[in-house]
Amino acid sequence: MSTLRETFEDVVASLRDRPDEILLEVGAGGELLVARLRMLLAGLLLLLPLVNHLSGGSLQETAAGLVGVILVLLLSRLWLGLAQRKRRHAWLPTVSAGFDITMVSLVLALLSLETPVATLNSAVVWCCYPLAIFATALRHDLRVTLFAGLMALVQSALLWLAVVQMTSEPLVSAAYGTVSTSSQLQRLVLLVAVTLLTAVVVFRAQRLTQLSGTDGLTGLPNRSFLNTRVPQQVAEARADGRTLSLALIDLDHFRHINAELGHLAGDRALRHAVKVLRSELGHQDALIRVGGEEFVLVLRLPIGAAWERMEVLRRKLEAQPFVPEPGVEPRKLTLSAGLAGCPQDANDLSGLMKRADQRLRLAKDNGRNRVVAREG
Ligand SMILES: Nc1nc2c(ncn2[C@@H]2O[C@H](COP(=O)(O)OP(=O)(O)OP(=O)(O)O)[C@@H](O)[C@H]2O)c(=O)[nH]1
Repeated sequence: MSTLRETFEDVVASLRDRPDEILLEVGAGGELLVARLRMLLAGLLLLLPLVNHLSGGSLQETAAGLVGVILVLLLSRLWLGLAQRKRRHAWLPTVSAGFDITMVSLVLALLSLETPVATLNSAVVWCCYPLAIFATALRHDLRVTLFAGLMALVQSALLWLAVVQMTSEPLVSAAYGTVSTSSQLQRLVLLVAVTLLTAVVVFRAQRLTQLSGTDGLTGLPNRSFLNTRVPQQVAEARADGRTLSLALIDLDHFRHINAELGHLAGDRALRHAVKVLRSELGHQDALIRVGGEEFVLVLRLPIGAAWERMEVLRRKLEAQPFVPEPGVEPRKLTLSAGLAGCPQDANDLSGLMKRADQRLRLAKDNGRNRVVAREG
């Protein structure tokens, strides 16, 4: 259970840092879902001009409604196309959430053509604000939720101000009731409450997503990351004609560490090894813990350059022994690794893993503490 201070620090980190690969992946799926729902709703809106026409509405009104709905449909199609693209646009969730809120404000503003009271007192259209804010939860990004909430607040306050400024007669209507300051303030408070509630849901979902894709001992991405994200990285590299290498890394004789120093010291030794490896890796290089003392490293490099990089890591680990406790003699840790390259060795994750595993076996059989990138 985390303390209030830790939770606060986590929230600040969520607002400050770019979501990690796992969250971006989940968020991109959520964006696609929202884009599909938006298309469906925009399709249903087509019924409104039809109903207006059948119930005896003027041709002018029906035509104006039809033009508006077709515009929304076209824009929704554009968002869907962008959400379906393989290459993610970092701005898409924020801009599309802003679009949803602005569409609600636009419809509320259009209602003033009927009566200005409708702009401020319509319950059905106004409820689309909370719905659009709730929908941001699917994007898994706290900043998008807060942005959407803030936009809804500012736009509805501006609409209130505009209607009050532009209307001279009392704001009363038989269909929509009376506009009062307290009811308008209550709506603003409700928007704040919905935004905060959604932000809490997003924060919890972010934590759970991170936990499910993260190894608790080392903080590295885990096997579920390997199975969900890496195939996509391989596919993207192939589509772009880029080379990519995968290294399967295994710490040598780790059983002896556990046997001689105990399991807890073994855990610390694992964390030490990860710290040393990570200190040499860049933001783009994904180091993944796939098993006990087994790791996968995905490098956006051709296999020759990846071998050189792995050699640097191997020597660095060898040069920085693990100190079990102050005063206890340091223990040298070494690693063996097998490398496989895309496209020459395989074109998918399982092929690359298979080939890297064969080469890792060679590295072990040939005396350990080495990196093997080809047979013979
Ligand atoms: N302390 C600790 N030990 C672990 C953890 N996961 C796996 N291990 C240990 O890592 C050891 C792996 O042993 P093996 O795969 O048999 O091989 P090895 O002793 O490393 O020898 P080679 O791989 O052949 O060089 C086992 O003793 C596991 O108990 C962990 O999370 N913490």
